[in-house]
Amino acid sequence: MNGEPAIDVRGLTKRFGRRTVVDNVSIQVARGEICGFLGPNGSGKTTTIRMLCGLLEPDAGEGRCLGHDLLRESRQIKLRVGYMTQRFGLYDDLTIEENLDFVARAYGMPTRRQVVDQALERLGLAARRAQLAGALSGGWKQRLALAACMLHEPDLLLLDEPTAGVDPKARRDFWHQIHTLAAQGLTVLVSTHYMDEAERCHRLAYISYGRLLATGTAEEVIEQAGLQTWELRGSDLARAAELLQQDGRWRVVAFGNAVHVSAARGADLPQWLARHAPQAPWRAAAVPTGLEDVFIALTEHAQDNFQ
Ligand SMILES: Nc1ncnc2c1ncn2[C@@H]1O[C@H](COP(=O)(O)OP(=O)(O)OP(=O)(O)O)[C@@H](O)[C@H]1O
Repeated sequence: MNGEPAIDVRGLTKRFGRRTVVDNVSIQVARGEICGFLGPNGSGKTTTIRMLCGLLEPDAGEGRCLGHDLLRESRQIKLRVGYMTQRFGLYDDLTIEENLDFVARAYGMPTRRQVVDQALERLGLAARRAQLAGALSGGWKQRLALAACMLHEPDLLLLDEPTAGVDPKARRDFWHQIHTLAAQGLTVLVSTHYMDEAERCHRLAYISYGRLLATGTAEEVIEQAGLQTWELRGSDLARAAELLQQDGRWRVVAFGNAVHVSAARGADLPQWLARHAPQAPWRAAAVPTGLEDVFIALTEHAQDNFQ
């Protein structure tokens, strides 16, 4: 497939009944790139991922995945893709080894024993091979699931919220592994709700209500949003948030002991406060706009349009 992107799809659309849950989505991901797929619950990430790996047929759209036609060559795509589903997709009542062996059988691997042994060694689970998968902690289950979807050495990994419910250390180890794999040429599309994980991706795609609202590097996504942000400090910030939300231009997000207030470039928060709350004990300082500020603004805006 040479210089061709690993994922190159246009106009992907999926309807369930009368609802369009993925609406005209186009995504390109280069080989070796880690693309973060973000968006609120129910925005269409899993449905898009399932169309990309040939598990779900799109109602409209076209393109190629790993050089194969998305509509006509879904079998070839499935063989070269590793898909880690949102919930632990392995069997709790099989041992670690049996789970890996089951996956190796499903791919019809001739060197099954060897592949499973190597995976157990790599995972550091060789001594615990006979332990039931259901007895593993969340972090170890996630490692096992990743090892299982890497057994057949895929060229593209589709990871659906792989680190949900996993502690920070396990998440950091996981991302280290993902970057190592990407450096070896593996392409990764990973859905996540964590902003720190979004920042670890080479590129981002943000979807809301089935529509792709932003794509690019984190810096590009922030720049395209055209927002400016202030950090507001002082007492009684709940009242500040309430007051600001009455005026549709401000997006307000609590950040520890401060609130972040974002608006389209050109708005002037200190001026607005001087006019609407001259006696209030709040100090506004301009801060760089972060990804979370952008995604909240994008989602609220999409919701306005939807309603
Ligand atoms: N098989 C199905 N039949 C009907 N509706 C479905 C089906 N699968 C998904 N949906 C709906 O499509 C919408 C998008 O779901 P999807 O799982 O793709 O979202 P998501 O972005 O992955 O959400 P989350 O972040 O919560 O995992 C949701 O409203 C969901 O209820």
